[in-house]
Amino acid sequence: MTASLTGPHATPHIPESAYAIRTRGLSKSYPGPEGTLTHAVDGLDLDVPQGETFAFLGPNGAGKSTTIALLCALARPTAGHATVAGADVLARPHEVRRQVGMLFQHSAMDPDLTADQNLYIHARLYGLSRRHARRRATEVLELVGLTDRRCSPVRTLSGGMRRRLDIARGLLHAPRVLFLDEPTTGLDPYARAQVWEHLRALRDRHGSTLFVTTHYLEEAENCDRIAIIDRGRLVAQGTPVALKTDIGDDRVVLSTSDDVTAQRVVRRMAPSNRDITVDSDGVCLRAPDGSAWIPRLCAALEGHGVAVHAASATAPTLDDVFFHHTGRSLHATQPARTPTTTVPRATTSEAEGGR
Ligand SMILES: Nc1ncnc2c1ncn2[C@@H]1O[C@H](COP(=O)(O)OP(=O)(O)OP(=O)(O)O)[C@@H](O)[C@H]1O
Repeated sequence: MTASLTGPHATPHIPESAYAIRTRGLSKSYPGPEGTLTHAVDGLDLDVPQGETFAFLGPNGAGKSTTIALLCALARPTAGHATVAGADVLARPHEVRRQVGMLFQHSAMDPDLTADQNLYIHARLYGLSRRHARRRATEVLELVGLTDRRCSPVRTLSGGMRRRLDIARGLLHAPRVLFLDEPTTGLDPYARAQVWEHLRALRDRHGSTLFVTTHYLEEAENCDRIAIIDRGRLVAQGTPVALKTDIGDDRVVLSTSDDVTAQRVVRRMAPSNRDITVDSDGVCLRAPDGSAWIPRLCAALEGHGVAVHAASATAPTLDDVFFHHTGRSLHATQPARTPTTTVPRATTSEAEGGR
């Protein structure tokens, strides 16, 4: 457990009714191969106040989609409980489903019908009367900035517009909590920015709670708070700033004439509990107050005949936070920081100049 789960950055005390989502010990297991159990979600405690934009991050297979299915009352928990928009997912699943909107990775739109026709049909499926369905279709099209494309067949819309139309569909029944599973995957940066502009407007104008999974760092960075899940377990929860502050370490990178020798020299100088890695950027040390290390490391390397071409110290990024808690990069499809080699940790007696 990290400081971010229990320490000064934990959610401040607010009344139960102010939460859009609360879970305690929420768990879901599936039968695995040969009589084993897969713990897809394992004892999850989440607190999401109303009106918050909450990023839910985790490597592939971490349990994000299962959590969303549990919170939307589409799957039954094996243990624990959850309340969404004031309704218990086990005791009042219909009420939960009425209060939530969902945006899945794959669109449910008919490409040959217009934007408006698609929304009208979905509104009718939600049980809205003809008049109400027509009105809501018009309102949600306006909300996502697609009024001028209302009569366009969906197949003629750009990828970003289709995503916004999916969001509009999720809003038809005016849900209090909107779940968005990777809402911008596959979109270009401009379309992604537009989707987020509309999501932020939704939050600001209507106080909607947004629960979002994403593989894009900069999107998580702009959320109010973030939870990181790994192998079904919550490993961190807090604001982006708090999560970065909690891990503390800066990333010091030295590009040198001989990274192998440099790695050995840095290894001897760094505290014994630090991994010194070499990747395509050069030799990397993670340590607090990184800039203070640069002159000392450069002097030591010069003493060993190693030239330093470039040196930098950067504050932790969200990817560092993710890496710290899961051992992987947020870009889950890519291996973390490869190619990377690690020098075995020195014993205390080997370390010199450690702090
Ligand atoms: N219906 C199911 N039956 C058996 N195992 C399942 C089922 N659904 C999910 N799992 C397993 O539960 C774990 C969590 O899966 P889940 O889809 O929730 O992860 P995820 O974080 O959403 O992954 P991704 O980012 O790849 O979408 C995985 O090991 C997955 O194989």
